[in-house]
Amino acid sequence: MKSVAINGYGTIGKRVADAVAAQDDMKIIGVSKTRPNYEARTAVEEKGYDLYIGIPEKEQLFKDAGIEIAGTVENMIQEADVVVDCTPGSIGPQNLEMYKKAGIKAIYQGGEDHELTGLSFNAISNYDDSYGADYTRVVSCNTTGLTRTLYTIDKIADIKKARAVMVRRGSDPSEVKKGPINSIVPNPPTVPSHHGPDVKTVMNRIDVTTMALLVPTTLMHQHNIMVEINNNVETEDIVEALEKRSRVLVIDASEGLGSTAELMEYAKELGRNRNDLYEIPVWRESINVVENELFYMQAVHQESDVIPENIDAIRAILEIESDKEKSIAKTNKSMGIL
Ligand SMILES: NC(=O)C1=CN([C@@H]2O[C@H](COP(=O)(O)OP(=O)(O)OC[C@H]3O[C@@H](n4cnc5c(N)ncnc54)[C@H](O)[C@@H]3O)[C@@H](O)[C@H]2O)C=CC1
Ligand SMILES: O=C(OP(=O)(O)O)[C@H](O)COP(=O)(O)O
Repeated sequence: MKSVAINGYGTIGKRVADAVAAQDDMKIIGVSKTRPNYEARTAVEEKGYDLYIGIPEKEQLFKDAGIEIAGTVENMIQEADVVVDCTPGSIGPQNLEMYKKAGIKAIYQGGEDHELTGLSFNAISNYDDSYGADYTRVVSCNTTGLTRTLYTIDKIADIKKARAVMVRRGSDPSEVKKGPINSIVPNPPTVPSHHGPDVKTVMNRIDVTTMALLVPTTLMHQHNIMVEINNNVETEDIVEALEKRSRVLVIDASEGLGSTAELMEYAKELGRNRNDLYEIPVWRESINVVENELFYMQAVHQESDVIPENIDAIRAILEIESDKEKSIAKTNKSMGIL
């Protein structure tokens, strides 16, 4: 069975670790932390993962905290077939040197630039491109959300161009030092934001331009999308296509799901690990075709939508499964994805 190392055990890394542990065709070698905090302790004591340290000089801090470590990140990657790098954006380039030296394949996250790997990944739009590759990058949470719905719509409507206004959460729920707490911040203040160009790294044929702002919420991102289409399709056709696509949920505001807060409550109702909502919810009421234009609104649970994509990226890069639909179905089943 192929083995996976997780470098960086924060918001994304701990979720990828649990998702890998839920698969029957891959196993975890270990996870890494730089600080002996509660996540490090739970990784070892509750989850039973072997813990490796990202900064060897900090070994004594882990010893003082009574947290057992199995070695350094360099030791960890010697044992694995692939490393999923979940360190904060921009640490990637220095890690790539280490991965190259160890001769290990690597999967990065959306905080890194596409240029780092020259290859980016979304399961439904370009799984095959990363098949057998040495390095790839799972695109960011927002880019993943845009790609899932635009890819689906393009298949039936032939998109001429897409424009989106992205309302981004100010920080993740545990990030007490980030904001804003009382402001709306154009972010970036320049247009386009990185999301449009980023979609093109996994779905080259679509013309997508985006602008983004930050708001004082931690729960989810929200997208407002306008699409010019070439084909003559009706609103119902779009609804049907989105309903059929896995990892996308057409939800009804009228059923009490009219906000990101209620969507997060819905994830709790579903009994999800960490209350995660891996699917992209699209509000049924917002889907509207007017002549050659389609409008819709969706949300993105930033902490979790990329997790199943990482599992599929592991299957692609390690050549565990050549059929993207089979990989997607297997991942979905193991994680209870609708
Ligand atoms: N949080 C989010 O909403 C999303 C984040 N991403 C991307 O995922 C990546 C990781 O982000 P998060 O999980 O949010 O970050 P995080 O800050 O929650 O976790 C990063 C982890 O890496 C560890 N770390 C820091 N420096 C390290 C080093 N030099 N070597 C090894 N480990 C180190 C930290 O201790 C921490 O455990 C970034 O590229 C980010 O842009 C992608 C989608 C959504
Ligand atoms: O990938 C994300 O957002 P993005 O697609 O807007 O860059 C994640 O929500 C992380 O964003 P952050 O860079 O604000 O931590």
